[in-house]
Amino acid sequence: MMTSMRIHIAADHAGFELKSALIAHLAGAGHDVVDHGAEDYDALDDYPSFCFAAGAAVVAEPGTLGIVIGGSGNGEQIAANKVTGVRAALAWSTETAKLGRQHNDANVVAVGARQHSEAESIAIVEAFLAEPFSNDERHQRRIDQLAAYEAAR
Ligand SMILES: O=C[C@H](O)[C@H](O)[C@H](O)COP(=O)(O)O
Repeated sequence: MMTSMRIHIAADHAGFELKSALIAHLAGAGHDVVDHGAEDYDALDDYPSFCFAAGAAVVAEPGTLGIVIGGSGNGEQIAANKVTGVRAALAWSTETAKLGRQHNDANVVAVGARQHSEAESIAIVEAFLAEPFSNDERHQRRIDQLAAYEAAR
Protein backbone atom coordinates (compact mmCIF):
# COMPACT_ATOMS: atom_id res chain seq x y z
CA MET A 1 0.00 0.00 0.00
CA MET A 2 1.24 3.50 -0.80
CA THR A 3 2.14 5.93 1.98
CA SER A 4 -0.76 8.00 3.28
CA MET A 5 -0.81 11.51 1.90
CA ARG A 6 -2.87 14.67 1.84
CA ILE A 7 -4.85 14.98 -1.36
CA HIS A 8 -6.80 17.99 -2.63
CA ILE A 9 -9.72 17.04 -4.86
CA ALA A 10 -12.23 19.00 -6.94
CA ALA A 11 -14.84 18.31 -9.60
CA ASP A 12 -17.66 19.94 -11.48
CA HIS A 13 -21.03 18.24 -12.05
CA ALA A 14 -19.57 15.87 -14.64
CA GLY A 15 -17.03 14.59 -12.14
CA PHE A 16 -19.18 14.88 -9.03
CA GLU A 17 -20.06 11.19 -8.74
CA LEU A 18 -16.50 10.08 -9.36
CA LYS A 19 -15.25 12.62 -6.80
CA SER A 20 -17.51 11.06 -4.17
CA ALA A 21 -16.31 7.59 -5.08
CA LEU A 22 -12.68 8.67 -4.98
CA ILE A 23 -13.04 10.41 -1.63
CA ALA A 24 -14.52 7.24 -0.14
CA HIS A 25 -11.87 5.06 -1.77
CA LEU A 26 -8.89 7.22 -0.87
CA ALA A 27 -10.05 8.03 2.66
CA GLY A 28 -10.69 4.32 3.14
CA ALA A 29 -7.07 3.70 2.14
CA GLY A 30 -5.91 6.10 4.86
CA HIS A 31 -5.36 9.27 2.85
CA ASP A 32 -6.33 12.71 4.13
CA VAL A 33 -8.61 13.98 1.37
CA VAL A 34 -9.67 17.64 1.24
CA ASP A 35 -12.73 18.38 -0.90
CA HIS A 36 -12.66 21.72 -2.72
CA GLY A 37 -16.10 21.33 -4.30
CA ALA A 38 -18.46 21.19 -5.89
CA GLU A 39 -20.26 20.71 -2.59
CA ASP A 40 -23.50 19.59 -4.22
CA TYR A 41 -24.50 18.30 -7.62
CA ASP A 42 -25.50 21.17 -9.89
CA ALA A 43 -25.76 20.31 -13.57
CA LEU A 44 -25.03 23.93 -14.47
CA ASP A 45 -21.96 24.56 -12.33
CA ASP A 46 -18.59 25.64 -13.78
CA TYR A 47 -15.30 23.85 -13.19
CA PRO A 48 -12.77 26.74 -12.96
CA SER A 49 -13.26 27.89 -9.35
CA PHE A 50 -13.13 24.36 -7.95
CA CYS A 51 -9.94 23.59 -9.85
CA PHE A 52 -8.30 26.90 -8.89
CA ALA A 53 -9.02 26.11 -5.23
CA ALA A 54 -7.59 22.59 -5.38
CA GLY A 55 -4.53 23.78 -7.29
CA ALA A 56 -3.87 26.65 -4.89
CA ALA A 57 -4.13 24.27 -1.94
CA VAL A 58 -1.59 21.91 -3.49
CA VAL A 59 0.85 24.77 -4.07
CA ALA A 60 0.29 26.07 -0.53
CA GLU A 61 1.13 22.64 0.91
CA PRO A 62 4.19 21.24 -0.87
CA GLY A 63 4.20 17.47 -0.89
CA THR A 64 0.46 17.20 -1.32
CA LEU A 65 -1.14 16.16 -4.60
CA GLY A 66 -4.32 17.23 -6.37
CA ILE A 67 -7.07 15.58 -8.40
CA VAL A 68 -9.40 17.60 -10.65
CA ILE A 69 -12.27 15.88 -12.41
CA GLY A 70 -14.71 16.83 -15.12
CA GLY A 71 -16.29 15.25 -18.15
CA SER A 72 -13.11 15.20 -20.21
CA GLY A 73 -10.57 16.51 -17.73
CA ASN A 74 -9.48 19.05 -20.34
CA GLY A 75 -10.96 22.18 -18.81
CA GLU A 76 -10.00 21.02 -15.34
CA GLN A 77 -6.38 20.58 -16.38
CA ILE A 78 -6.39 24.00 -18.07
CA ALA A 79 -7.87 25.66 -14.99
CA ALA A 80 -5.50 24.01 -12.54
CA ASN A 81 -2.51 24.97 -14.70
CA LYS A 82 -3.48 28.65 -14.38
CA VAL A 83 -2.40 28.46 -10.73
CA THR A 84 1.27 29.39 -10.36
CA GLY A 85 3.22 26.36 -9.23
CA VAL A 86 0.73 23.79 -10.50
CA ARG A 87 1.83 21.17 -13.00
CA ALA A 88 -1.39 19.41 -13.94
CA ALA A 89 -1.31 16.33 -16.18
CA LEU A 90 -4.35 15.04 -18.03
CA ALA A 91 -4.13 11.30 -17.46
CA TRP A 92 -6.16 8.99 -19.68
CA SER A 93 -4.47 5.70 -18.79
CA THR A 94 -2.39 4.34 -15.95
CA GLU A 95 0.68 4.82 -18.14
CA THR A 96 0.03 8.52 -18.79
CA ALA A 97 -0.66 8.94 -15.07
CA LYS A 98 2.70 7.39 -14.18
CA LEU A 99 4.50 9.45 -16.82
CA GLY A 100 2.96 12.61 -15.40
CA ARG A 101 4.78 11.89 -12.14
CA GLN A 102 7.98 10.32 -13.54
CA HIS A 103 8.73 12.91 -16.22
CA ASN A 104 6.77 16.02 -15.23
CA ASP A 105 6.63 15.83 -11.44
CA ALA A 106 2.96 16.70 -11.93
CA ASN A 107 1.36 17.75 -8.65
CA VAL A 108 -2.20 17.59 -10.00
CA VAL A 109 -3.88 14.93 -12.11
CA ALA A 110 -6.89 15.72 -14.29
CA VAL A 111 -9.32 12.90 -15.07
CA GLY A 112 -12.27 12.78 -17.46
CA ALA A 113 -15.02 10.98 -15.62
CA ARG A 114 -17.04 10.51 -18.81
CA GLN A 115 -14.14 8.78 -20.54
CA HIS A 116 -13.63 5.83 -18.19
CA SER A 117 -15.46 3.42 -15.95
CA GLU A 118 -15.23 4.24 -12.26
CA ALA A 119 -12.78 1.39 -11.75
CA GLU A 120 -10.56 2.67 -14.58
CA SER A 121 -10.57 6.18 -13.15
CA ILE A 122 -9.63 4.91 -9.71
CA ALA A 123 -6.80 2.88 -11.23
CA ILE A 124 -5.55 5.99 -13.08
CA VAL A 125 -5.59 8.04 -9.88
CA GLU A 126 -3.90 5.32 -7.86
CA ALA A 127 -1.17 5.00 -10.49
CA PHE A 128 -0.58 8.75 -10.29
CA LEU A 129 -0.45 8.87 -6.50
CA ALA A 130 1.88 5.91 -6.18
CA GLU A 131 4.47 7.01 -8.73
CA PRO A 132 7.48 9.09 -7.66
CA PHE A 133 9.22 11.73 -9.75
CA SER A 134 12.26 10.20 -11.42
CA ASN A 135 14.53 13.10 -10.46
CA ASP A 136 16.29 12.62 -13.78
CA GLU A 137 18.34 15.67 -14.68
CA ARG A 138 16.72 16.13 -18.10
CA HIS A 139 13.23 16.16 -16.63
CA GLN A 140 14.20 18.53 -13.82
CA ARG A 141 15.85 20.83 -16.38
CA ARG A 142 12.60 21.07 -18.36
CA ILE A 143 10.51 21.62 -15.24
CA ASP A 144 12.91 24.40 -14.23
CA GLN A 145 12.36 26.02 -17.64
CA LEU A 146 8.61 25.97 -17.06
CA ALA A 147 9.04 27.52 -13.62
CA ALA A 148 11.34 30.21 -15.01
CA TYR A 149 8.78 31.12 -17.68
CA GLU A 150 6.07 31.26 -15.06
CA ALA A 151 8.17 33.44 -12.74
CA ALA A 152 8.94 35.90 -15.57
CA ARG A 153 5.29 36.59 -16.41
O1 LIG B 1 -13.49 20.44 -20.00
C1 LIG B 1 -14.51 20.55 -19.35
C2 LIG B 1 -15.18 19.41 -18.70
O2 LIG B 1 -15.14 18.27 -19.46
C3 LIG B 1 -16.61 19.71 -18.25
O3 LIG B 1 -16.90 18.78 -17.27
C4 LIG B 1 -17.64 19.64 -19.37
O4 LIG B 1 -17.37 20.60 -20.38
C5 LIG B 1 -19.06 19.82 -18.84
O5 LIG B 1 -19.97 19.67 -19.90
P1 LIG B 1 -21.53 19.92 -19.73
O6 LIG B 1 -21.70 21.31 -19.18
O7 LIG B 1 -22.07 19.76 -21.12
O8 LIG B 1 -22.04 18.90 -18.75
